[in-house]
Amino acid sequence: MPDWMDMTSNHNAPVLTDPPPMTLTKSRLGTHSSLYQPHGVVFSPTLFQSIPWKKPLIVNDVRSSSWLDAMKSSSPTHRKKAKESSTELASTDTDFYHSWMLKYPSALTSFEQITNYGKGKTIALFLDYDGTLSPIVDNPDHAFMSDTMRAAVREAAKYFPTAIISGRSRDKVYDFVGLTELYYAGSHGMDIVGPVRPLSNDHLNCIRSTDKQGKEVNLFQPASKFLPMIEEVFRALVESTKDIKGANVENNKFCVSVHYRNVDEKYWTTIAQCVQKTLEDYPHLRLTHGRKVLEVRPVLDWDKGKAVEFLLESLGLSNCDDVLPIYVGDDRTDEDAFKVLREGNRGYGILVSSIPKESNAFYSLRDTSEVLEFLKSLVGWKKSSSL
Ligand SMILES: O=P(O)(O)OC[C@H]1O[C@H](O[C@H]2O[C@H](CO)[C@@H](O)[C@H](O)[C@H]2O)[C@H](O)[C@@H](O)[C@@H]1O
Repeated sequence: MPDWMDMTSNHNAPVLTDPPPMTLTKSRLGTHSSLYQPHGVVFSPTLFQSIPWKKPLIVNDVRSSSWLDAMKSSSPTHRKKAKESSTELASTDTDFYHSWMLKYPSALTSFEQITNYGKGKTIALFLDYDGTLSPIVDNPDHAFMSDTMRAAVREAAKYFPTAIISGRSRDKVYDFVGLTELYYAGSHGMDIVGPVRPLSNDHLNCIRSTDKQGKEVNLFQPASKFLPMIEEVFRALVESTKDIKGANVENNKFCVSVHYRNVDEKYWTTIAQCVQKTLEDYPHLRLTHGRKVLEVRPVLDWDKGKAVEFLLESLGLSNCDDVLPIYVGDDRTDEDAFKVLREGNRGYGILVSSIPKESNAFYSLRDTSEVLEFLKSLVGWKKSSSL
């Protein structure tokens, strides 16, 4: 059993925990050679995470079971095969899910509790895209959301300030969602368009701009200096993975996704090695795991949690007792947002998952169809309570 499978959690249910993010660095920030720092790049000391010292990674690291376990952890094929071979296992899975739900109750069955707490408050909605609004599919370019979901999000945005926070580039996620009435944060929150409003001095990278409709907006791109580096590493990753059948490298503007969903499992170590080898030349970039994807992003103290805080401030909703932020997401990167809401006792994270996993969320929803139901219920509640 992989070491991230924690048998000691509440209710004796096995729960998947995420492996720690991989940090691909050779030396402490500031001590390594300027070889890696592109011309003109001045890294903001407040945003730039201090890179923990680590001994140089060797290629063998990716063969360690934790890498492969992490890569396998979101593998539906494994679960499906196991279920096919044992109906007993399938029913045990269901039991585990139900005991897990004692810790992360369904946001649908707990709906009254949520809305009771939301009474008299402004509910701010934050929605992840892949796996939350659109089902996970093999081809990332075909992750379309249904018209019904789009209509539900549009309706929700009429009653609640609503933002999409995605790992995809902002343009790409906007093309999928196609709703002008929302706010968008792409590249895991490193590319945010919010309403025009004076912000605290922490956000020096925030500039006035215009959106596609010509409306004046605040544009916040804390990783803008990394753009040339990300483009370079994108090209390098395309090249280094080109012979791996099924590998797909996606440019998400301030981060890069290396997909292995369509790669034969026997080559997963190879793809991990390729990525690791390429990143050895980029100590200012780090690697995290998503759903059958390795994500390369700047070593920057910025994530979806920070993006939620930024958007709340932009919307004039931070530090208010009468605001209830709700964040719905399915992936590891969404945990940063769940954590911000949980730790600040500020709102609710809702994890979308059909398998038990450890999370900072308060509630759960099983899949995108339950997300749809939740959004519709929220709108129905708001309409009836304002009659
Ligand atoms: O933050 P998100 O909006 O959830 O974006 C996270 C990544 O989502 C996409 O990849 C995932 O969905 C694909 C389509 O269903 C699937 O093929 C892939 O295996 C998943 O990892 C997107 O393509 C990535 O760029 C995002 O980082």
